[in-house]
Amino acid sequence: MDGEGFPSGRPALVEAEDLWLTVPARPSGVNPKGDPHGGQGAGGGLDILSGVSLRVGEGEAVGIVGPSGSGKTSLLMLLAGLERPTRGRVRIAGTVLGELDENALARFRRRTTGIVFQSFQLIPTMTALENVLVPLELAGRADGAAAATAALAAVGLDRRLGHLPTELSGGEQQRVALARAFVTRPRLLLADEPTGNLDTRTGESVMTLMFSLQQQYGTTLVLITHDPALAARCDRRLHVRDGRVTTDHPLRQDGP
Ligand SMILES: Nc1ncnc2c1ncn2[C@@H]1O[C@H](COP(=O)(O)OP(=O)(O)OP(=O)(O)O)[C@@H](O)[C@H]1O
Repeated sequence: MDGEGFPSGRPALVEAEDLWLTVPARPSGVNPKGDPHGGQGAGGGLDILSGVSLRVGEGEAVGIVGPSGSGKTSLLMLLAGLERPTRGRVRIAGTVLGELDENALARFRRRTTGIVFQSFQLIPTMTALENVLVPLELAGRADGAAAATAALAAVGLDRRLGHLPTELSGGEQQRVALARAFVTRPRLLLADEPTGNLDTRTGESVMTLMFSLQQQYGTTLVLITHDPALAARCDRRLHVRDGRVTTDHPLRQDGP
C-alpha cells in the first residue's frame, strides 16, 4: 500500500485494510439498537463490518454516511483503537494498532487521536477548564492550565472556564468537547454525529468552528453524520451500508 496515490495527493494518515467485526449472533441482554442488520458470519456470528478498507490522507476531511445500524460507529471505534477488529488491520500514522498492548494503545490514542461524540461526554462534576485539562494531565503536560485556557478561548469560551456542563448550553458543551479534543493537537479527529443533539443553527456554528480548527491545525478528520450538508463540507464522502463501504465520492474534486 505504501506510496499509493490519493485523490488529494496527500500521504495516508489512516489506513484500514479488510476490517471485519463479528459479534456473537445472540449477545446476552437486550441489544439497545434493536435488530442488527448485519449478515451471518462464519460460525453463526453476526458480521457488523464485512471487509472494510479505507485510506484517509493527512489533513483530509472524510464524511461517513449511511443508514442507522450500518456500522459507522463500529468503524469509528476500530479507527480509535477502542475496539479491536475480528480480522484486518488498522494503521494510523504508520503504527499498526493491533500490534500494541492495551497500555501502549491508550498512550498512542492520547497522543494521536481526539474524539468528539454526539452526547458531548463531558465529566459532569468538572468545570469546562477541568474537562479540557484531563487529556493534558494524562499526557503529563506541565503547561496544562495555560494550554486548556487557550483551547477554550479558541472556541470562544474564555468566559466560561469555571462553569459546570449543566451550566452550559448544548452548543457550549460541544465546544468544550472540541477544545478538549483539540487541546493536545491530535493528528486525527474522529467525530460521531457531533451535531446530533444540537438544533440546526447551533450545529452549524459548532461545525464551522470544528472545520476551521481542523484546517488551521491540519488535522485529519473522520466525521460520521446523517446531515448531507455536513458531509458535503468534507473533502470526500464514504457511504457505509450493511457493514461495507459502498461508495467513495470525492466531493471537492467534482466541484459543486
Ligand atoms: N457489541 C455488539 N454486540 C452486538 N451487536 C452490536 C455490537 N456493536 C454494534 N452492534 C450492532 O451492529 C450494528 C451496527 O452498529 P453501529 O452503531 O456501528 O451502527 P451505526 O451505523 O453507527 O448506526 P447509527 O447511525 O444508528 O448510530 C447495529 O445493528 C448494532 O446493533
